[in-house]
Amino acid sequence: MFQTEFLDIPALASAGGEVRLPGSKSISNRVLLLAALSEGTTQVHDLLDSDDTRVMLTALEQIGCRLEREGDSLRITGIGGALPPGTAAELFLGNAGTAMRPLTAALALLGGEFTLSGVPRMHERPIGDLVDGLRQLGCSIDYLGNDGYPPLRIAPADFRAAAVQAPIQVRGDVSSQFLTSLLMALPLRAAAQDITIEVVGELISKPYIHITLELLARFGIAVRNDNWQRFQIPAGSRYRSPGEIHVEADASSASYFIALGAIAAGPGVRILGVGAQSIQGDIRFVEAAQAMGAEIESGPNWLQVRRGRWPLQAIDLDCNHIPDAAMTLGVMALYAEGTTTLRNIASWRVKETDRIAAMACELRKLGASVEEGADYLRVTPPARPADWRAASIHTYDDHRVAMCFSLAAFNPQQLPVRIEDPKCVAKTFPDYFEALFSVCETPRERIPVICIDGPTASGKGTIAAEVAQRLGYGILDSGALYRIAGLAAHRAGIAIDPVHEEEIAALVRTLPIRFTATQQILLGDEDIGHAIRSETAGMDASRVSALPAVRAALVSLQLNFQRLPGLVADGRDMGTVIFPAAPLKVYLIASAECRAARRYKQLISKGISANITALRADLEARDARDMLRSVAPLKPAPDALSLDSSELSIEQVVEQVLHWWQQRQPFKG
Ligand SMILES: O=C(O)C1=C[C@@H](OP(=O)(O)O)[C@@H](O)[C@H](O)C1
Ligand SMILES: C=C(OP(=O)(O)O)C(=O)O
Repeated sequence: MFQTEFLDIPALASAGGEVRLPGSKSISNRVLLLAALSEGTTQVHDLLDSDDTRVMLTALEQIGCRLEREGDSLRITGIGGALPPGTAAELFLGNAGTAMRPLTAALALLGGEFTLSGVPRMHERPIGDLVDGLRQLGCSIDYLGNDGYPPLRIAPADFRAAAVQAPIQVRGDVSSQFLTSLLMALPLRAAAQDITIEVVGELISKPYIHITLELLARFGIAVRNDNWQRFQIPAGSRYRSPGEIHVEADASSASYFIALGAIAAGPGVRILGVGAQSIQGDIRFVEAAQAMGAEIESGPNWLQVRRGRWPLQAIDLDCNHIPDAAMTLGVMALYAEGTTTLRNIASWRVKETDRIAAMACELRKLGASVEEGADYLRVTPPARPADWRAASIHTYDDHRVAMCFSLAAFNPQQLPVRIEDPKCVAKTFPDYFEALFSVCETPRERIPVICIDGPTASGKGTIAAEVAQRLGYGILDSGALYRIAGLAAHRAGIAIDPVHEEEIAALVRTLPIRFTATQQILLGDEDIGHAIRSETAGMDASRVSALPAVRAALVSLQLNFQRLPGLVADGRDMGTVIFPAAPLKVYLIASAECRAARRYKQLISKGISANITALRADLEARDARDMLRSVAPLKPAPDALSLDSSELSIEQVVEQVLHWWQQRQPFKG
C-alpha cells in the first residue's frame, strides 16, 4: 500500500494483463456477522483484508467470537445467537457502514452493553432510520452525539413484554443498509413467530438487499421478499453455518479495471474473481461500460475487457442500482463524446464524503464542465486535449475518489495526475495502486527518475531511500549492483573471468533484485545486504565490473528499475550516463572532513573501531579514483543541482530535494 502524502501517477498509455481482485466488502462483512451469529465454526475463504473488514473482525472478537487463521482462510466460531452473560464492549468501527449499521441491529437485539463509534465522518453518516426501526422492537439505543448519528450507546432491553406483532417499519430511501441490518439481525427474534419488515419510502440500492437475502439463505434463513416492499422472516428461523463459504471478488472494485480496459489502448484487461454470475449488483456496471463502448466478455468467474468504441459514448443513466461503481462512470465520462448524466444518486451525499460535490469539484479541476444537482451529476469532458489540466486530486478520505481518479492518467494531453492521501484505498482495496500499475504501461520516458549522485559517504543512500519513501517511488542503489553481480556469479559457480563474460551477463539480466524503502537489498526473497558487504564480494564486484558485457547488462538492468510510478536512483553516474534525461539530478556533496566524521560515527555505533584520520585519507583517495576513471567518472551532470550537506541534517537535505521536485510538477490544487 502507498502510505505517502500523495501519489503522482505519470501519464499512462496502455493496459494489458490480469488482475485478481480482493474479496467483496459487502459479502465479507455480511458473512462475518452471519457466521458470528451462528453456532459452530465457519471457514471463510478469500475474505477481504481491509480497514472495513478489520474493524468488523475486531468487534466480533470483542463480543466473544473466536477467530483462527488457517492458511489463506479464516475460521470463525460464532456465539450461537446469544452473547456470553455480562458482555460489554466499546466498539470502534472506522468508516465501515457495513459494520456500523448491521452491528447496531444485531447487538441491540442480543443484549449487552455497547458503545459504537467511528471516525469523524462516520458520526456524520445517518443511522436514525435504523434506530427508529429497532426502537419499535423495544431496543434501548441512545445517541451519544447528534440525534440520528453515531456514536451510539446500546443497553440490554427487556423484550419479554414486546412480542413482535405489527410489521417493523424502516425507511429505505437514505441507505439500504438499514433494511439489510434488520434482515440480518431479526432472525434472532423469529424463533416463535414470523417477523415482517415493511419498507417506507422508495428502497434505494436494491441489489444490496439481494446480496443480503442470498447470504441469509446460505446461512439457513429463507426470507420472503414481497416486491421489495415487505420482507417476512419465517418463524423458527435459525442461523445455520454452511460450514465453509467463499467470498467473491468485489464487483465495485472491478469497476476500475473494467473502466481501465475500456479507456486504455492495448490488448485489454482480464479480471479474475468475479464474473457474470456474481450475486453483487455492481456487476451491472458491465452494462454501463458496454453502453459507453467497452467490449466485454465474461465467464462465471472472470471478465475480459477491451477498448471498443473510441472515444467513448456519453450515456444518461439511472445509477441507483450501482451506487458505488457509478462513480467510475464519472471519470469515464472524461473520455466520452458528449455529456454524460448520472441520475438518482442522492445517497452519494451521505457516504464516505459528499460524493456528488467531491466528484464535481475534482472533475472540474481536470478541465471538465460539471453540473451538479441534489441527486444527479452531469459531466462534459474537456473540449480539446489542450483543455485538460494537471490536477492534484483531493480524495476526502474516500477510497472510491482515489481509485476512480487514477484513471484520469490516460488523458490525451499526457499529463500526470496527483492522488492525495492514496492510503485511503485501505477501506476496501489496500493494494489498488500496485494492482493498477501491474497492468498499465507507459513509455519509459514518462516515468520520472530523480538521480542522486555524489562521492562516497555523501549520504546518497540515506537521502535516496527517504525521498523514495516520501514519493512512493522505487529505489535503485546502483553501487550495490556490481556487488550483487559478483555474488550471483560466485554462487552460480561461474568463475569471474573474461571467458565467462557472456554467461555472467546473461545471469545478471535475470537477477530479481529489489531495494526496499527500509534499505534492504533483496535478491528474490533473500536479504543479501550483509552478504554483498563482505571482503570477497568487494573483490568479485571489482572483477565483474571490468567485463564490458556485464557492464552493458547492468545498464539494461538499471534501466529496468524505471518502473511506475517513479524511481530514485543513487550512484555516481545516474545523471550523467544511465538516466541522462532525468527531470531532477542532484549532486550531493559534503566536505571530506564531514564525511569522515559521519563514517566514523557509523562504524563506532556498530562496534567497529576506526581512525578518523585514516578514514578521511581513504575517502579522498577514493574520490580521486572515482573522478579520474575513464569509464563513467564521478562528476555532476551539467544540469545537476549541487547540494552540500556538510551543515545540513538528513531531514533538511530531504526537504530540499523534495522542494526542487515539487517545483518541477505541473499540478494545480
Ligand atoms: O449493503 C452494502 O453492503 C452496501 C450498500 C450501499 O449503501 P447504501 O444502501 O447506503 O446506498 C453501498 O453504497 C455500500 O458501499 C455497501
Ligand atoms: C459507501 C461505501 O461504504 P460503506 O459500506 O461504509 O457504506 C462504499 O464502499 O462506497
